[in-house]
Order: sequence, then structure tokens, then C-alpha cells
Amino acid sequence: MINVNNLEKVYKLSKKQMKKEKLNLNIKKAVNGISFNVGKGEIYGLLGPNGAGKTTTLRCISTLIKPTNGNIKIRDFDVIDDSRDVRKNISFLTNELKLDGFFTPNYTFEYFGKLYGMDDKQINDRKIKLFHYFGITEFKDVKISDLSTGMKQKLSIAVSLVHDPEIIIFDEPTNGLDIVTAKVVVDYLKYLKKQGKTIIVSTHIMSVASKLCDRMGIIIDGRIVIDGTLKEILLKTNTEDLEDAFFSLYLKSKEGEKNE
Ligand SMILES: Nc1ncnc2c1ncn2[C@@H]1O[C@H](COP(=O)(O)OP(=O)(O)OP(=O)(O)O)[C@@H](O)[C@H]1O
Repeated sequence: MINVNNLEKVYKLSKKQMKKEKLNLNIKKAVNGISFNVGKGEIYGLLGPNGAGKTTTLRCISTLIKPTNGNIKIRDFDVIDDSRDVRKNISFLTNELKLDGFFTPNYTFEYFGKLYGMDDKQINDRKIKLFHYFGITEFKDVKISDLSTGMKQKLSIAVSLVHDPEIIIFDEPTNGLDIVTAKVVVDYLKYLKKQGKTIIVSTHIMSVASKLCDRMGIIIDGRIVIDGTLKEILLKTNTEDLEDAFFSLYLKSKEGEKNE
């Protein structure tokens, strides 16, 4: 369903960005040859520290930015040549997409439903279902700016799923959420998986990845340094939990850098 092949993304940096990143070159290779596949009914996790390249990878898959090299296919659609078809088939959740605080959940959901060409009945049926699941119903007419962080995040998820897409790409979906709200989100992703959806999530929260993902890839400095099921990763790294596995790979990668 999703096929990422040798993806590279190079950003051009402004002088200000060069200074911030402490770089002499005006380019930054954010993603450096990443490949992975995700099948129907599977949840794939991209794990990594800040700045590893997770968001960049997901933005390339979601057609928001163009890869510098490599190719990405969603079903049989190419993210560059068939970007419109890709967009119809995916849901992309990112922290950068802020909901307008002036509007209500009700209005926002309907607005996005119409953007996807859905009719009133389709929108209403989806709204009842998703608002009920995420506990939004009683807040549906409250201004978004007055909602709690958790409620805003749940609304973002509901809105991103309005068109019931087959492919779901969620960037840090549980970031900033309390343990109860995070569980609601994790459980919903498990439910979507059972429905046969194809899902990619990025996270730096190891417990979320361990519980949720069928397979995962750990990204450090733009490269996937290991991938597989949790069991395979623990076996390959000779560790007992994902956090230990991550730290052993992280230290190895930093040592490698020093020796270069
Ligand atoms: N628009 C941009 N222009 C220049 N550099 C960028 C841009 N976006 C990201 N970067 C850089 O690319 C690298 C990868 O960033 P990215 O946001 O993909 O990482 P991430 O793994 O998602 O991290 P985080 O968890 O902090 O969001 C970082 O060094 C970042 O500073």
C-alpha cells in the first residue's frame, strides 16, 4: 500500500537557519536514503529523536513537500505525478496544522467534509460517529480556542478522518496528551487497523510504539538504523525493551560520527 524507496530530502537553508543549526553549508540533508513498506491492515512506526527526519519523511509521503531523490508510491499512485489521487486517499495529521480557534468543532468538521466533496448526510453520519468516540459531542458548539489541548487534538484527529481514508499518516499523534487521552487515540488507531486501514505513525514515545506498531523503523540523522517487529529489534540489539534498544543504537550512531 505504501512504498517508500530510497527517499532523500535536502533543504536549502537561510543564513539564519545556518547559524541556528551551526552549519557552514547552506544545505541540510534531513532524510538520507530511507526505504520501507507498509501493508494493508498494518501499523508502521517511525521512531526517532528530535530532528531525526520523521516529519520530513511524513510530509514527503503526504505530498506536502517534494522529495529531492527517491520515490514514494501510495497504492499505485506516485506522490509527485499523482499527488491529487494520493491526497484523496490519505489522512495526514500534523502538529503544524492548527485549527482555527474562532470556529466550532461542528463548523470545522462540516467545512472539511465539504472540502472532500461529501454530502450533508455523509458528513453528519461521520460526525456523529467520530464526535461520539472522541467525546466531542457536548463541546461541538464551543469555540475551538476555548477547548482543552487534549480536546483540540482529538478534534484534529476526527477532522483528519472525516473522509474515512484507507491510509492514515499521523505525526506524533499523542504528543502533549495526558495518559487517558493518549490511550483514547492509541485505541482508535488499533480499531482502524482492525478495519484494514494502512497506518504510519511517528513518535518519540517508546511505550506508544511498543504497544501500537506491528513494525517500526528507528531513524537517527535521516537514516533508518534498524527496522522490524519489536521482537526482531530487541533480538538484533540484544536488549530487553525498546528504550534500551534505542539508546544502544543512538550511542553507536554518535560514536560512528565521532570516528568519521
Ligand atoms: N523547512 C526546513 N528548512 C530547513 N531545515 C529543515 C526544515 N524542516 C526541517 N528541517 C531540518 O531537518 C531536520 C529533520 O527535521 P524533522 O522535522 O523532519 O525531524 P523530526 O524527526 O520530525 O523531529 P521533531 O521530533 O523535532 O519534529 C532537522 O535538522 C530540521 O532542523
